[in-house]
Amino acid sequence: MSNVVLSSQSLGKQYRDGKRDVQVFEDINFELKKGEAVAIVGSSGSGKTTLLNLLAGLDKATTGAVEIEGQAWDALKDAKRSKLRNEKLGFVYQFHHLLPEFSAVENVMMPLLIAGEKSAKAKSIAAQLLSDVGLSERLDHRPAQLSGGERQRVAIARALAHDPACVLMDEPTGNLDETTSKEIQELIVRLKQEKNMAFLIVTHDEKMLSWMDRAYRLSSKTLQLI
Ligand SMILES: Nc1ncnc2c1ncn2[C@@H]1O[C@H](COP(=O)(O)OP(=O)(O)OP(=O)(O)O)[C@@H](O)[C@H]1O
Repeated sequence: MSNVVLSSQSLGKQYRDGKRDVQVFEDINFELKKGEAVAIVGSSGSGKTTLLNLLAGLDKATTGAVEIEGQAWDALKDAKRSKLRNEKLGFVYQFHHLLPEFSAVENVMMPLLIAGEKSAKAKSIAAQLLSDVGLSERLDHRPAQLSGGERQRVAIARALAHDPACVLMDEPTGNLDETTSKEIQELIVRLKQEKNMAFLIVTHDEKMLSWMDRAYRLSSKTLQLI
């Protein structure tokens, strides 16, 4: 079986902006393998979010295709695409969309309960993950009772709960201090090694680039290895 989790072939995206077509990028060939952590950097507006959305099958490419574990997003019907995305991918966004009326541990349990896991098992997985991100003392706090960095760590734990093949992260350490960023780094490195999980991380954090397997810059409509 191939080790490739995500790949794109000649991927291009154009937006229609009024009467004008805006080409965000063209001909992007990309591969992410099991156990790899790869960074994407690029200036504001270079297309990083657009690229993440295409790779996650959340948006349609203008040209080319994206495959997840060898399966083209385009070839799937909506329901199958959602199912595959829920099973295989985890997401961490800048705005983490935690459910405000639920506690930290309940937020992390949610994807597991939706996937049919029993409540006690889901709770024990969620509590372990929250402890891994340094939040063992915050299990019963609601998002409003947590700092920005703590909320971000809950979002990271939630993205990992269902054991995804690949985690897509948009500025995951954006509002974390150095100690917490280091903890997140150690967690990612451990999950790469122990579970062969793959990570694709959009970041401005130079420190992150130093321990990633590869880094690319999205610039002049192409993806360049740096
Ligand atoms: N739905 C849309 N319709 C038209 N143009 C769009 C649309 N979404 C994004 N764009 C344009 O495509 C380009 C890439 O946007 P994108 O959000 O992917 O950039 P980014 O690198 O993620 O930026 P940032 O770092 O500021 O979040 C920008 O010029 C943006 O204005």
